[in-house]
Amino acid sequence: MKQPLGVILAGGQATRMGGGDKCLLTLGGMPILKRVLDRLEPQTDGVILNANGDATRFADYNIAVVADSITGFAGPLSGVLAGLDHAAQLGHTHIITAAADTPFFPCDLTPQLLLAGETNGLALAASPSGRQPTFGLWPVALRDDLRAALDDGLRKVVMWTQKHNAGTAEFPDDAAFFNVNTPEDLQKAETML
Ligand SMILES: Nc1nc2c(ncn2[C@@H]2O[C@H](COP(=O)(O)OP(=O)(O)OP(=O)(O)O)[C@@H](O)[C@H]2O)c(=O)[nH]1
Repeated sequence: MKQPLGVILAGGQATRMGGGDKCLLTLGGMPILKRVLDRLEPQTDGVILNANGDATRFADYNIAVVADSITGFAGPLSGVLAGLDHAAQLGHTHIITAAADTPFFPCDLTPQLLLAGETNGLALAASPSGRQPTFGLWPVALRDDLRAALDDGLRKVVMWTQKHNAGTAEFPDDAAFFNVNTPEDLQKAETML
């Protein structure tokens, strides 16, 4: 059986950053996307990027880019679905997602999610402050259910994962999930390096 495909979620609108791609901002002299890619690649069997709009802006990264199929910015679940559809074409049974704006996520994300998802192949990461809905293990087998839920208007990640009894992978450190949403967050991330 193939190991999970890694899917970096970068399909949002970055309104709090003033638009554009948060992941192409530089942190410590390196684009955040490169940091996320370097962290996810050793943990997965290949990595793709979920992003919307013209994909040529990611040409330097030599990575397949998949856009949302649900129109109108339906939130991270829309990126999960795009990742699952691509994973199905490649013959993977699962994907692991990581948000493109979260440069310090755990290096043991995949093994902990696989452990937490042993029962039904679905798990979310969590830290002391709560669930981390963009860091998860997702089974390709549920993609039609997810598509139907999105078509019905569901947007909240946890509502869907709870319905399917997702496991939880507990991580001890909130800082690992620090995400860069605003210019101030970017400054803070510089101090965290
Ligand atoms: N594919 C996809 N991903 C999304 C969408 N909205 C948010 N995301 C992703 O979900 C994660 C968390 O997103 P947020 O920080 O809540 O939203 P954002 O668009 O990045 O930023 P804000 O507009 O400032 O809230 C990021 O990895 C986003 O790229 C969407 O409509 N489609």
